[in-house]
Amino acid sequence: MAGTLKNFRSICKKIICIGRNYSEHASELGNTVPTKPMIFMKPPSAFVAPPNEIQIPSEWDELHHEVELGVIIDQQCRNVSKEQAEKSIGGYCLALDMTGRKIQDQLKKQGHPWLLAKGFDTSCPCGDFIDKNQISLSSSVNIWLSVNGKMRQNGHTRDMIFSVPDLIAYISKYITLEHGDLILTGTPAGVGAVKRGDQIEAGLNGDNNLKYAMKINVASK
Ligand SMILES: CC(=O)CC(=O)C(=O)O
Ligand SMILES: [Mg+2]
Repeated sequence: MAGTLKNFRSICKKIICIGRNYSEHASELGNTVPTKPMIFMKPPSAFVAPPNEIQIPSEWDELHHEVELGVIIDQQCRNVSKEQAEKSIGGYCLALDMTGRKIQDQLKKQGHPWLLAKGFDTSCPCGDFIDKNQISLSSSVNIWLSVNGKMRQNGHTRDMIFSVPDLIAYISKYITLEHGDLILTGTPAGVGAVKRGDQIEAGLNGDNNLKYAMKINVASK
């Protein structure tokens, strides 16, 4: 079963995203720090992987970048404890939660869902599958992102408000998680704009000398 997770992008049924899971990021956007995980979704049509490019929808002028640790589910789970949650993890990936921030702000003011701002095509660039044995949940993973060679985000998963097992246990109370589903665990501080033609580089450094990096361009038209 685990082998097929290498193709998680083609088998994934749900991309579940966590918002405001790093207090510094919640504060930089003027949001309160949540007392329970804040959840939204992207459709699987949001996936993109290099050498394909991120497309800014034609009537928008920019997007915000958010680098995140992605968690890929192996075993189906429903209403699991934190201990069982750990067993349901099949692997990880480097993920970007590309966001139409201006449209998100308008939607928030109207009390409408964020789907357009977060779920447009190419809003979820992802790197390759990383086996679960390469990241220990007791360690902290460094996630970083630069735009045109300038570092914008450089955070550590130890600063997450809700840990990966907390998130899986919480989500699975309400939504059955299935083989291939992806959870984006929230972004650290430093989010900012990218424009057409920008070059994004992002990476993940873990224990056991794990180093993963990915370059992805924002389409120039
Ligand atoms: C305010 C947001 O867009 C929430 C989000 O996606 C996050 O990672 O935090
Ligand atoms: Mg995010």
